[in-house]
Parts: sequence; structure tokens; C-alpha cells
Amino acid sequence: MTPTPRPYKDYQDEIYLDGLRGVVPPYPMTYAELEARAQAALPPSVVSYVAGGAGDERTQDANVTAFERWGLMPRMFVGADRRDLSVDLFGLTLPSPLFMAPIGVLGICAQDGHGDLATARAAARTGVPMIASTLSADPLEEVAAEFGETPGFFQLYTPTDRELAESLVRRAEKSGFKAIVVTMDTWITGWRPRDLSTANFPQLRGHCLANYFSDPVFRAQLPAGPEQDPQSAILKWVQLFGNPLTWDDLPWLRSLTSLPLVVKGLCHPEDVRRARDGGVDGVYCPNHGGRQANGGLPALDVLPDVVAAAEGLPVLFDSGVRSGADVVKAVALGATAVGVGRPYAYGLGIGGADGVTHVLRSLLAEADLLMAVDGYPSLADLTPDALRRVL
Ligand SMILES: Cc1cc2nc3c(=O)[nH]c(=O)nc-3n(C[C@H](O)[C@H](O)[C@H](O)COP(=O)(O)O)c2cc1C
Ligand SMILES: O=C(O)C(=O)c1ccccc1
Repeated sequence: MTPTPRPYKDYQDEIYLDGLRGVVPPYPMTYAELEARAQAALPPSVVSYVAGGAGDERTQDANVTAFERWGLMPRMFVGADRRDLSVDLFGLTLPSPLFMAPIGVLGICAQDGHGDLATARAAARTGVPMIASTLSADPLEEVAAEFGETPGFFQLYTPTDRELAESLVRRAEKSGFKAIVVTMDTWITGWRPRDLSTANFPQLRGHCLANYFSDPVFRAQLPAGPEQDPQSAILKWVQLFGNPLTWDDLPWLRSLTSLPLVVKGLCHPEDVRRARDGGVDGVYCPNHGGRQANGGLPALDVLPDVVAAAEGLPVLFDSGVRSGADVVKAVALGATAVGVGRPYAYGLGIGGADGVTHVLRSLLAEADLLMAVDGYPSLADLTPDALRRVL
């Protein structure tokens, strides 16, 4: 079924109509306010985990400021009164290029600890796909059950135990996930001063192991069920978590599933070419929101070379996207689909599924209105030519 183009600008009309009725917008309308309100609402250790990045966070900050160096050229006499933001990805027609990047330990951003389920509900309401992290507080089957008509993707952190990896993928297939996204850049976590300051990172584990604890292959390796002996279960997970995969493992990864396979963390054109030759269906170019390696390039700056090396293969992008204008710019630089991480985690922090829905609808309304105002009625019109460098 092809979804009809959605007039995302309607969110603006809704807010103004509420205003006429005397309703004050319950949620913030700028990213700065969203961040401030979420950080005030969430416990300090959760804030350090979500907001923090690697080293002095220069790469994380540069991800955001990289967008300021590009400007969209306005075009007139276009008559862009109807916009089509839809995207074809892996045989699916998505209503927009926006998606939610995988966030591990997302549960703790919601007051009831079930942030993964709330996010999946927001996906169902908005049509914006969620890439569900391996590291979730609720089993992937329960997360998938909340997606409604919206497709969902499963992000795999490949454990060292191949049988366990296979079991996770089979479960994702059975639950109706539409693609497997394998993250390559986080088999070990980077140097994160904020997490080190609060020293709470290890405690987060208790809130993100539902997929392991519910897995028969994992459970078979434990002396007792994780319910009776959580300590041993967590230690087992630590042993199995990070697999420093090499190119030799790509044929095995490819053989794991007939679902579309996406590799996340590819920034070097040579890696993109090798992944393409290895039969992946899409490449995903982020730098993990600057959480893993400091001293690197802003993700947006590597995007054009990744797109060129992908030679027509879909390119998913994230890291630093904070506005609808950023989504438009990433598409113009060649991204097929554009993800946000922290913005929706903050939406969850201030208002659960409603908060996430607000963040997503705001991003989409802003992108849609920008395309209307600047005369770009469809994503196909957004090419690198539409952009100029800000001097
Ligand atoms: C709190 C947090 C947890 C994350 N956990 C995961 C994860 O489990 N798997 C993964 O592939 N990426 C993870 N990421 C990275 C995101 O998928 C994404 O690349 C990044 O957040 C994008 O940058 P942004 O936050 O600037 O939008 C995480 C990011 C954050 C902020
Ligand atoms: O924090 C992250 O970015 C992430 O991906 C992760 C990795 C291991 C454990 C928890 C989160």
C-alpha cells in the first residue's frame, strides 16, 4: 500500500488552532528548549548517558555545527503547494525520509521504564520508523507489537556467540522487523567523560538486557535463570557483548538473513565499497552521534563521499540532526533516509509517546514548510545543487 503524501505542515495549523482556543503548547518548540526541559526532567545520571559523548565532545558538537555551513537556495515560481516527502527504501514506501536511530537503554528515558514501547507507539502514530536497539528494556517481540502499520528495523549488536546472534535475528524476522541493521562502531564503548564522572554506565546494564534474558540460546548458557541470578546473567552478557568483527565475518553476517541488511558506522568510502561488494542492501553513515570517537570528522562532512561510493545503494544518515532544515540538507547531500537520536530520547523524557510524537511531527512540519517556502516540492528536487556553502 502506498501511503498518500502527508501534509506535515498540518501540525502548525493544529498548534495555532489550539492557541485560538487558549491552549498553550505543552511541549517546547525549539531544540534548545527541548534539551533544557528534558535535562531538567531526567535524573542526572541519565542525562550524562544520553547527552554525553566521547572526549571533550568536539566531534559531537561539530556534528551539529556542520549543518550551519550549508544553506538552501530558495526557488520561486515553483508552486510547491503540495509536497511529497515519501521515500522508497528496501521495497517499502516510507511517508518521509525521517527515522529514529537505535538508542540502547532507551527505557530509562521514560518515567515507567518502558521507553522502547512508548517510542514504538510514537512510530505507529507518525509513520516514522524506529530502529529498535538490541539493548532494550523490553523484548523485541513486545516492541514490534506496538509498531502498528509502521515498519520497524532491528539493530543488532553482534554478540561473540554466533548462535546467539542468529537467534536474535530469527526472533526479529519472526516479529515482523523489515531490516537488520548491524552496528560496527560500538563493539567497545569509547572514552566518555560524563559517564565516567557519574560512574553509572555499568548500572545501565540492568535496564537493557531484555533481549538477552528472553533468549533461549543465552539462557542455556547460564547457571540459573536471570530472574534468580541476575548477577551471573549480566556477567555472561559482558562476556558476549562486543564482537570486533572483520571483513572475514561479512559473508556470515550476510548469510544470517534474507531481510535487507544494513551496516551502520561506515564513514570511509573504501569501507562502503567493500560492504557493497559483500552484498549489503544499505549503508548507514553516522559517527554514533560523537559518542564513540572524538577527534573525528562531522558525519555530514563525510556523507557526500559515502553517497558516491555507495553507487546507488541506499544511504542512511544520522549524527547531529536537530531540525527539519537539517533533514532537508542531509537529503540534498544524498542521504536516502535521515535519523535522529537524542532529539526523540528527549521527547520521551518530557512526555513519553506524546513527547516523541511531538518531536517527530515538529521535525517533519519544519522540513515540509521549508520545502514549501523554498520551492522544493519533492525529495528528488533536493540535490547538492540546491545547497550553497555558507561563507
Ligand atoms: C543514548 C544513546 C544510546 C545509543 N545506543 C545505540 C545503540 O544501542 N545502537 C546503535 O547502533 N546506536 C546507538 N546510538 C547511536 C544512535 O543510533 C545515533 O547514531 C546517534 O544518536 C545520532 O546522533 P544524534 O544523537 O546526534 O542524533 C545511541 C545514541 C545515544 C544518544
Ligand atoms: O551508548 C551507546 O551509544 C551505545 O550504543 C551503548 C553501547 C553499549 C551499552 C549501552 C549503550
